[in-house]
Amino acid sequence: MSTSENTHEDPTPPDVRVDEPAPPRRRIGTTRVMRTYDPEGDARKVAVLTGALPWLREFHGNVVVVKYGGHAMVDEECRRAFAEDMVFLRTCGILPVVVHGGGPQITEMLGRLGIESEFRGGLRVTTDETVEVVRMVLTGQVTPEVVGLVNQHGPLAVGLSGEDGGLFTAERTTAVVDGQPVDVGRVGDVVAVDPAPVTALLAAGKIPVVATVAPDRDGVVHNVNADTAAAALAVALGAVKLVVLTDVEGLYADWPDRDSLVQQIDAAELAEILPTLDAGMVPKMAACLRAVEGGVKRATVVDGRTPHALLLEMFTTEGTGTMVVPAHALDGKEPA
Ligand SMILES: Nc1ncnc2c1ncn2[C@@H]1O[C@H](COP(=O)(O)OP(=O)(O)O)[C@@H](O)[C@H]1O
Ligand SMILES: CC(=O)N[C@@H](CCC(=O)OP(=O)(O)O)C(=O)O
Repeated sequence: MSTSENTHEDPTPPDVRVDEPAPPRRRIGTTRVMRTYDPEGDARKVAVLTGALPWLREFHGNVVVVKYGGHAMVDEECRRAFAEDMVFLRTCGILPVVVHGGGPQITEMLGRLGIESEFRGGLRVTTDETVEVVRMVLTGQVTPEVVGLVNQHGPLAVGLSGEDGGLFTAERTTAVVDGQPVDVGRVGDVVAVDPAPVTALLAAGKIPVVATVAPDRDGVVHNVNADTAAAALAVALGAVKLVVLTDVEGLYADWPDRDSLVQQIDAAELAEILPTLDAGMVPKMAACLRAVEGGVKRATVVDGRTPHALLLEMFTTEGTGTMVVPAHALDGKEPA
């Protein structure tokens, strides 16, 4: 059917049909520009864009800390999507700060050196020898990789660690197993944050990318879990949101029952179930709790294996993953 025959029975303007040779229309140079007539698709796109508006308003000019877990870094497509998401946020006038992990990468390097990895309560048992490898892998391998990914889009990302400019001060900590404190060696908690090195980068329009080794008050370097460090930094920066990218859809109330994914949980309830959680989830959910109790409005655990899950989480009201909100603030995913 030609476009001219079509005019009486189909209200579609003839100049936007593509299933027939298109009549001459707009030209850029010598290239004919055509588009598909797809009102439903267009309406969906418009709904997505207008639906994002309250969230753009909510986040604009504010800091969002993104914890980029080592397990979320392994797939090439997801790595590219992560970098695009960071640049997307920055371009929207949001201030993303990346805190990266690297657990699997550290484990691999330790394995190559013939050192076995052991975790207790989600934290790596860290000897003096291990901490040197942790520092080397995080600052010498993972930070430059993450910086390089983002900088494929322009010179935006700058790497630094908890040792730089007094960013973090650590204090030796223990893991908690069955409610009991357990020694894990040179593992630290962040007890002080000087956000100045990060805020200076933000003021310069950069995306800080933070590795989480940190000195104690005597300058002795400690291995700090990246979830823990991300929470401490989010609080110190007055971040509006903490997003934790990992390798699972979110928190399962009854792990590993896949029907028990928690969409939203408040700080009071999370504090109650925290002691019952399994290894890897303990530092992660403790970090979300710490962030929210420290004034961050929302902390969300998101599946980093799904490309652009972060955008879906940040710019839709339904979101994705598990969101932790302050005590007694369920249904908190409404923009201010
Ligand atoms: N209740 C739970 N809900 C979801 N995941 C859980 C739970 N308990 C244990 N896990 C495990 O925790 C893992 C995430 O922790 P971890 O491997 O340390 O992630 P990351 O490297 O991103 O910090 C999940 O892949 C899952 O195997
Ligand atoms: C004390 C402790 O466990 N430190 C972590 C630091 C890296 C990290 O947290 O990486 P992910 O976020 O990828 O798990 C470790 O040594 O594996």
